[in-house]
Amino acid sequence: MSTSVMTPSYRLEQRRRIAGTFPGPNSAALEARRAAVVPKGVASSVPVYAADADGGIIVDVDGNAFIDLGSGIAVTSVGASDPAVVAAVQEQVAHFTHTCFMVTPYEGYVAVAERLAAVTPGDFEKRTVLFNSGAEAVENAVKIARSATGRNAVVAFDHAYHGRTNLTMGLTAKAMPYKTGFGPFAPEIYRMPMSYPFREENPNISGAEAADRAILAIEKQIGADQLAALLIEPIQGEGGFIVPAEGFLPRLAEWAQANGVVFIADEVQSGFCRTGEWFAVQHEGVVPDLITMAKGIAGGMPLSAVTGRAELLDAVHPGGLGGTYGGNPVACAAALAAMDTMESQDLAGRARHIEELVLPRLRALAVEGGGVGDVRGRGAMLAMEFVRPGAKEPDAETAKAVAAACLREGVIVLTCGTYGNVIRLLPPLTIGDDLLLDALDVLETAVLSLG
Ligand SMILES: Cc1ncc(COP(=O)(O)O)c(CNCCCC(=O)O)c1O
Repeated sequence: MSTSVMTPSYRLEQRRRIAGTFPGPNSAALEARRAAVVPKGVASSVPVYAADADGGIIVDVDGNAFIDLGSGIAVTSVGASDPAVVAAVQEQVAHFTHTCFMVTPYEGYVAVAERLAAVTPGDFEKRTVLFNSGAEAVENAVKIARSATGRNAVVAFDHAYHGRTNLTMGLTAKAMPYKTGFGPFAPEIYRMPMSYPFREENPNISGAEAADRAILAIEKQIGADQLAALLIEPIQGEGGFIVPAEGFLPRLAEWAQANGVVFIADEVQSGFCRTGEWFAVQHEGVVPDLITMAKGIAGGMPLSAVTGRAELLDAVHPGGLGGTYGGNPVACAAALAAMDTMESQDLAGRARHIEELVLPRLRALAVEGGGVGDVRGRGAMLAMEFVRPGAKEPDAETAKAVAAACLREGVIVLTCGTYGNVIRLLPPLTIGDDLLLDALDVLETAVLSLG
């Protein structure tokens, strides 16, 4: 039983408030301005514009207050204006915004690398390189693995999501909206079967057996001696919050190590206390060779990282890793403060507390023959998969209708999944219990009336 019950003080009132209909006039005016200058390819799921945010609340430009169960897609785990992060950013930005670490380096980058060496799993010598986005971290983790092994092939999994750059689109499984029309994609990427317990043909297949299924395919389609890296999300995010069967990840990691294949855990969405541990791989004691991180790392400031075995990262020739903004000093200051908050407020324990509060109530909605086919997740990374009642046929329409009903009541929830039929919950880990339970009441009402 976690002891981490959130009772902090907040800058904004922690209460949802919808003043009439939305979007209000100020959001409508901004939407008109946006239409004249921002392409439709950039989509937004909430039809209002943010004016302020704190704790579990986002206030729009017309004064409506929404409960945020999305955290800007698993980013603002410490809240969108954590006082420690705000103070650190203000202090740093008043001195310098940028010098480029490849030109004139600065302590913040080194301090973040020291911190990540300490908080990531693995009691070996580590190195860290910093970037700006999750996709950039994944791109570079693959570069490092290829440089260190001299091999080219990379394995990714069904339902995977790794980014929107050319290589990471190739690593991502879902075509629309991420890949359609943007090819050709990079070569030497191979897709393997995932452990997806809810959708396995054989419901009794163990995690180790599912891993052996992928390993056999790797050995027949690629050859272990050709494989530079095996890349996997410990809990798949955009693909549908898929928690692999127990034993799947350890078996893959064991095989990778035995065959000189770099095991890369993509913890961009599952990292930084989100699942009840600092990193999701820790639930099964898996120690990756490389970990890609972003989102929750810096309290909302753009920062990403690759941390891992020194011998792998040091295999890259001098000047082989970098980028103009990588490890921006303001983002580094934010990251150090955000990780302080994660430690001082025991946000991993908080995530476990959120799971204890929420998961039983979601499971109660998954009645036999109903529209909620599966409930899954860890910590504050929880999901419901919607299906046609009594079947497993994905029901994306109901998932979207539930999200829309929640929004009308002032609660922001996100959907995801290969089939678009998953409602995911990603509250800030600093959300108060009362606000979270209010949002859960709204979600339950929506599911019971629509599901
Ligand atoms: C596991 C995992 N790896 C990599 C990434 C990519 O991180 P970037 O910071 O969006 O590049 C993600 C980003 N997930 C949200 C994408 C939202 C969207 O673009 O529609 C992830 O979840």
